[in-house]
Amino acid sequence: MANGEQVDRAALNKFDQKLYAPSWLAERQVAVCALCLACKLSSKLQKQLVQDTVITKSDNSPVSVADFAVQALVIHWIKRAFPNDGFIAEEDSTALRKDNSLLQSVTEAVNSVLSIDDSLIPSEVCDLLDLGNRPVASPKDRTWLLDPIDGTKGFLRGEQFCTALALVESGIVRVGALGCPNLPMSPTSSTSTSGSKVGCIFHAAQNAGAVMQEVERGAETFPIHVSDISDPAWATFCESWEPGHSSHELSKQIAKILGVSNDSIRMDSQCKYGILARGEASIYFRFPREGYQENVWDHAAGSIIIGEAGGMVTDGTGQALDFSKGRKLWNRGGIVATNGRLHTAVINVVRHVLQL
Ligand SMILES: Nc1ncnc2c1ncn2[C@@H]1O[C@H](COP(=O)(O)O)[C@@H](OP(=O)(O)O)[C@H]1O
Ligand SMILES: [Mg+2]
Repeated sequence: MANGEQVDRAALNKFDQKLYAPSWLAERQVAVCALCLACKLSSKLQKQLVQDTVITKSDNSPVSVADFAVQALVIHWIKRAFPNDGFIAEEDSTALRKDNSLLQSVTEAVNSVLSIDDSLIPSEVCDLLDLGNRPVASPKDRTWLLDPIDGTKGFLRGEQFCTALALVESGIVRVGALGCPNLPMSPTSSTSTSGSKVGCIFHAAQNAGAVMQEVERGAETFPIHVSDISDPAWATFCESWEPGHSSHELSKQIAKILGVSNDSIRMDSQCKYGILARGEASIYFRFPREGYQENVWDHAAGSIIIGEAGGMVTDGTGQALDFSKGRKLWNRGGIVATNGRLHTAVINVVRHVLQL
């Protein structure tokens, strides 16, 4: 009986949390509006992309007009709605302040999706970019984590990329949204994809579930849920397109031990979290080379979307990810996301193979 009481109380607590938790409706709406504009801008720039607008950052990853323009645009949009909020974002204005022609291109790009009354001047673009320099989403703050173009390599190849946005409040991710302009609304493997609309936004808020919608303000939302597979043999896993970002060999080895026989889905960016959240894949493996430290903006939005769609995201040891410790994410043994049901089995194999 005592056990029964405990179970009831746990269920009641969960119910209470849902009933009294803030819905984050305004934040979610503003985030979706910002991502609709971001998708419009990034799609346009991907089509126009000229290789000579690509410069090299100190970490040697390619960065384009789109990275700067989308960051300035999204921060502008969020800041206007929530003036006291702070930001942790990937880019800053250093390169633009040294290159007037790049700054002009970025300013023109941002203004191309804003109304004339709302247009920005170059110095405002630089200032907006630099608002993204917060060192930590501390428990006292509300901080938006932003990756303007996640999957830059996919963007440059004309393939998948996304804009990722998450709100951390009191050290916890409360809202997450992924704008994926090139991802079809239907499963990418489905035979009906040809007729499917391309471009989707995934979004979620704590205790409010996860949804997917077309890239359009006020579009109908469809609740999404992870797959209900409980036997790894039936699972499909996804991983980075780039073997330099996540070891394909290691995922293959782990998948083999788990008995997974389906081919992996290789895809750039946090779109992978989107396809896992809607049940198209059941496992996401990320095993970077030793010493690589992940960025908080590369996983925060995806994590809440997976959690709210019924799945789980942890590091390779099964530890929850903590987005409140700085711009870098502390983790051991890479990052593993699953539909939840498979998590323990997958983590056991990862720990065994990596000797964690
Ligand atoms: N050597 C490396 N190992 C793992 N991840 C890396 C990496 N170099 C860059 N990345 C990260 O991988 C992200 C892309 O992930 P994916 O391979 O899943 O598309 C990049 O995001 P950006 O494209 O925003 O820079 C970057 O943060
Ligand atoms: Mg990224």
